[in-house]
Amino acid sequence: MAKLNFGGTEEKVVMREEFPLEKARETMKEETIAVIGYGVQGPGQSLNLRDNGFNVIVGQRKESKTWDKAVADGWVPGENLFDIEEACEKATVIQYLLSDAGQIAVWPTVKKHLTKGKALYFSHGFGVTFNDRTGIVPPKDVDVILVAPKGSGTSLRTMFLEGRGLNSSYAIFQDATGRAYDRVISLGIGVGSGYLFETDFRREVYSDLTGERGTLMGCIQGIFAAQYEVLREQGHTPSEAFNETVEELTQSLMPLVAQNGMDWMYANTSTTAQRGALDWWKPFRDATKPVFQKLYDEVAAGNEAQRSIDSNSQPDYRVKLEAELKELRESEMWQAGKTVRQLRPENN
Ligand SMILES: NC(=O)c1ccc[n+]([C@@H]2O[C@H](COP(=O)([O-])OP(=O)(O)OC[C@H]3O[C@@H](n4cnc5c(N)ncnc54)[C@H](O)[C@@H]3O)[C@@H](O)[C@H]2O)c1
Ligand SMILES: CC(C)(O)[C@@H](O)C(=O)O
Ligand SMILES: [Mg+2]
Ligand SMILES: [Mg+2]
Repeated sequence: MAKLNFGGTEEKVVMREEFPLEKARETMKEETIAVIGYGVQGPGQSLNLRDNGFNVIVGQRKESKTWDKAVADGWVPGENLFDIEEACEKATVIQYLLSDAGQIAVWPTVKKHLTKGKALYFSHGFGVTFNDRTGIVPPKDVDVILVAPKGSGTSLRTMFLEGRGLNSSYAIFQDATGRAYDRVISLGIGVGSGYLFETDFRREVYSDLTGERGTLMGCIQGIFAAQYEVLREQGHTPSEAFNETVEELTQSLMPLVAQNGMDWMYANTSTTAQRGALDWWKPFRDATKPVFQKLYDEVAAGNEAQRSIDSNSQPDYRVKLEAELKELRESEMWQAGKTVRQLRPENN
């Protein structure tokens, strides 16, 4: 395991070179890995494991859209696609990739098949960290491990197919067999991680819930909407407002940030833009930091977890979700975005 310097702090990182795929396959050669759930992470992780040569099966509710999706992806009922209980029974490693609320409902079935020496694998610290709310308390004689890809399961798969790799964090909550480390790293490499950085279940879930509510998803939509609204109220056209708020960011500037950092992106803009950005980033930080602090406190208090459980356990959850997504989709900003996307030469 390499120790790397992250801006002055040394952290442990596992890279593919030191734990090659061959070693991962060898470590897992006697294991049957059951990926339970075929939503977003399920397909990405199971298909990457399969293509990487691991012995993997899928467990999914029968007569569901996602069962049909698994069949369309080449999983064969009775051969490597089973209902959840049968897959758990066959598994030596259970990769628990139902939605976090779904994991609560199905836990008694999974627990029944967690016999001595098996491994229980999560991609989120949610169920175990908030076990006072989820009831997920694994038996003491199984390994409990985590590989959390830091991105969508869709990107995990597409990046794998492009020969790239998405970063994941990994953690060991319980090492009952003495093999938890080898198992977790092998699985992390097997699902297509580019590299793996160390965490624990609590830190994974606190940071993940903060990130997705914050800059990755919630905050970004919030600041897009705020700037777009001001521009529109001041008489700017939708195309201009959308270009200055979203399109330029995703198409031109963020790729530069991804390549070489924020200073590099700033360095590739005009001196006028640099002066303004350097003057304004701190006021924006100061205005939003109290919101981020409040968000983190809500996460740490378990309130965000409870809100997800309550809302995602409702039978009409999908219908309500679709209505909220529709509101975003039909907003003027994202309707303008639809037209702007169509205008990209590569989309013509
Ligand atoms: N979505 C992502 O890209 C992503 C990224 C990193 C980590 N994670 C974590 O990975 C895990 C899986 O997330 P996901 O987004 O892939 O899940 P998801 O919401 O797509 O659901 C996965 C599966 O759960 C099944 N399911 C839900 N409730 C069920 C129930 N009561 N009984 C039986 N099946 C049920 C659905 O049919 C679906 O196949 C979660 O812990 C999540 O936090 C997700
Ligand atoms: C893809 C995300 C946002 O990183 C993940 O955390 C999720 O919950 O889907
Ligand atoms: Mg998340
Ligand atoms: Mg995440």
